[in-house]
Amino acid sequence: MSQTVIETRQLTKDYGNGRGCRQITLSIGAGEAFGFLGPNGAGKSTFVKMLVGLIQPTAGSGTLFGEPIGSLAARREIGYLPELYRYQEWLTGEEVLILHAKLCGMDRLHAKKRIPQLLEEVGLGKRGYDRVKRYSKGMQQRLGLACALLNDPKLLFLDEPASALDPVGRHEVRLLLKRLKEQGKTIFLNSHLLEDVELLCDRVALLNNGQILTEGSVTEVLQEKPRWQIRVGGFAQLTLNWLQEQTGLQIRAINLAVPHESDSVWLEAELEEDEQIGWLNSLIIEQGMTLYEVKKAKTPLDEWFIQAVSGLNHRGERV
Ligand SMILES: Nc1ncnc2c1ncn2[C@@H]1O[C@H](COP(=O)(O)OP(=O)(O)OP(=O)(O)O)[C@@H](O)[C@H]1O
Repeated sequence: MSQTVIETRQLTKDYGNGRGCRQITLSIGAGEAFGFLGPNGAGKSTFVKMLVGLIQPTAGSGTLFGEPIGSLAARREIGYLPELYRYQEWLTGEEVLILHAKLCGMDRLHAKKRIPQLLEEVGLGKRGYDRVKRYSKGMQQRLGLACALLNDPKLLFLDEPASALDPVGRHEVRLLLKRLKEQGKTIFLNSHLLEDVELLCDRVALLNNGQILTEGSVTEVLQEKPRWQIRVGGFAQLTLNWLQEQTGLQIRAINLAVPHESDSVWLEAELEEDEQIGWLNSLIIEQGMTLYEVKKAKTPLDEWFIQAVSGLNHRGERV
């Protein structure tokens, strides 16, 4: 069992009129990427602000790495990209990072080495030496990411990290987050970009009107069987029928692009569990088809999100 990094019990913030978030109990392990989803005003930022110690809970409790939220020990290992960031526009990106390095007590020589690396990593590069007032929103967001990563935190809170980015920028940030996850960092992601959540996160929770409506792995939450796509050569309908009979699985040919001048075909199989894919592939090969590519199909989290929040008003309240 991995170390528990975030633990909350009945964590509540009441701004009055029922606004804020109520009785949130969550446990997130080391190395996990957790997606927090919800309509505008559902309470996502409020929850994160309590965890990083920016606001005091009204009730309940929480720990980060076993230390009470808000304490210096809990804050030491975290990086935070707020949703509404504003950096000193008269400074350069590099100077903003130097300021943040000083604020977190980082050694000057270490900061000097780390900052240019970070500017590259978040895709600012040489623009990191321009003044912030010349930055687009997307560049400011990249600078915010660099600030969040400055102290090489074990736990990252990212509130809508790609909201100001264009599709290329989003793709780059996605790759960066994937790399951070591979390095073993724990990531708590607030996002409206369901695709990002789906690609990165192990588990998701949907927040509605300040409360968790549902929580689990993306597959569990969608209550959907894992679907796999397999590109094969030497396809024959008879073989497909045989495979269906033998395995009892739903397998069908689908219309996905194949390489130019290839006579291959994509099949899609609905499995009971991911572990069956090796068995299915071995049967396909045994039947004389050539196996070219195998990939897991995307889960339609977007559809789930729309369904889950339909019938809610903009604050996530039932209408
Ligand atoms: N400082 C505050 N004082 C009073 N009410 C607040 C305060 N901050 C947030 N709220 C209210 O609490 C609710 C939750 O806000 P919060 O910003 O946490 O939602 P969110 O899910 O992050 O929304 P969004 O996706 O729009 O950022 C909203 O109704 C908001 O108006």
